[in-house]
Amino acid sequence: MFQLFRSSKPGWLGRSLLALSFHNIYSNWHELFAASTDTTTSTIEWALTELLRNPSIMRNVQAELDQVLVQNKMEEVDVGSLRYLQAVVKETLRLHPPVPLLIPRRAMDDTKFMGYSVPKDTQILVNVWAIGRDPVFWDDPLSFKPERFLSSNIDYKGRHFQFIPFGAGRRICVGMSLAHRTLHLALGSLIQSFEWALEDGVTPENMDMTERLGVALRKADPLKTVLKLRVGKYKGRND
Ligand code: HEM
Repeated sequence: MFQLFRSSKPGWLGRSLLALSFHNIYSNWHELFAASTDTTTSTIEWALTELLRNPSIMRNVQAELDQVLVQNKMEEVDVGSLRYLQAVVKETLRLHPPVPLLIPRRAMDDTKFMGYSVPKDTQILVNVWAIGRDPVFWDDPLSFKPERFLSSNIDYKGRHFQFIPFGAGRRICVGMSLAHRTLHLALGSLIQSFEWALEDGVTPENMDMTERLGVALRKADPLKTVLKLRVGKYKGRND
């Protein structure tokens, strides 16, 4: 979906080649499916990758889950109480936004912006990946530090332009609230249920962090891990 450009046909239905109106949602359902699954799974993979590279942060997430949930299985209603987990998801989206250039825009008129002249019909790409690593906005930008979000009110709802992994404005991601719930629930459940370890020979220092841009910006070398059930950490499944 994200590789398609908006068409120049007039009218709001014509403005997009994407699967957004009832008119075409059924013919493009596979693109909607890709937009939702690739972005979400890629974020979870990057989050686990960063947590395996930073074992003390992984321990902090586990400690918060054990403290807040006690022995109950994680549910959607718990997301709001898991502030550290929320910070981990934000920090992952800052460093690894699955849609790094948003969806291309087109200038509707000749425009002046920050001293630049932008002629009508110019195609504009917003480099969210670079903004998320810009030292003007972020202290120690290349380090994975969820704590930076604990003491700030920055969120990804399109109000803070230094952090817009879901875009902003009227074309902001329509799946954002679903993605918010899915990301936290899936990541939290995976960390609550399993001890995560790297394969033999792979260390936090030598993990491959190469990126590959497809439907979403993914890890080029898929994450391989060794899992062990966290016995006794919650009721019902693994006592
Ligand atoms: C981690 C998860 C996700 C991320 C980071 C993400 C990010 C984005 C971004 C950056 C855009 C473009 C916004 C812009 O250009 O301003 C977008 C558009 C879109 N997303 Fe998502 N997305 C995610 C999950 C989902 C899910 C779960 C769905 C559907 C269930 C979805 C459906 C869409 C659709 C339909 C659009 C096009 C909106 C439009 O052009 O009006 N996304 N997404």
